Amino acid sequence: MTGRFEIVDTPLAGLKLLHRRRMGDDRGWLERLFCADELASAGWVWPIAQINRTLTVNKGTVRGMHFQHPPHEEAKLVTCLRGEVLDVAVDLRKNSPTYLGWHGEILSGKNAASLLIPPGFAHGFQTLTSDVEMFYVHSAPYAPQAEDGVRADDPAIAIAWPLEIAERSERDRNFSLVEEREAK
Ligand SMILES: Cc1cn([C@H]2C[C@H](O)[C@@H](COP(=O)(O)OP(=O)(O)O[C@H]3O[C@H](C)C(=O)[C@H](O)[C@H]3O)O2)c(=O)[nH]c1=O
Repeated sequence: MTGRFEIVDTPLAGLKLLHRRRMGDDRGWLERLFCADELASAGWVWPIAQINRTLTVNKGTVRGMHFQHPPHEEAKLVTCLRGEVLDVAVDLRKNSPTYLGWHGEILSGKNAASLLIPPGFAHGFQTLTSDVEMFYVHSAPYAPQAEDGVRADDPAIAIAWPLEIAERSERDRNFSLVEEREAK
């Protein structure tokens, strides 16, 4: 690992796991959460459009699985600042050999890992602790009119959440199933 990130492929093409190298000394450490030069080799070729932070209070909560339709599709760099989550990306690229495949990684305030999610994926996570803070770098602005999602409990995707889904937003509970969409 030469730079500040070790970039690791996942079974879903384009989805990358990043390990951040912390520069430590007696006071503590400094880590780089984003680096345009280094992350270009991980496929981040966009400007940063927005940065979001979320607090999720209860363990077992699921946020997701969200995406924005073209032309507002976005890449996301997702980092956990506090607590621990299973962070999941779902391949929604119709022509992908891993279409509807999912991949999850444990992100935590301690493990210096981030997930780089290219356009074409839905994203979500389940909190594995209480008081989870997540930090998102977005390559495109929030476009509510283009927002959509797939159900975190869709049997066609079959995400193996570690815990029972304890809490979801009304919107997340009511996304249509892939089967329903594809029947239209
Ligand atoms: C996504 C977003 C939302 N908002 C507003 C809209 C609502 O008033 C409020 C909460 O939005 P929402 O319930 O969509 O938040 P999440 O459920 O955490 O959505 C996020 O969670 C999943 C895991 C993601 O990957 C996306 O980053 C994002 O969709 O923030 C904004 O102002 N800007 C934004 O970029």
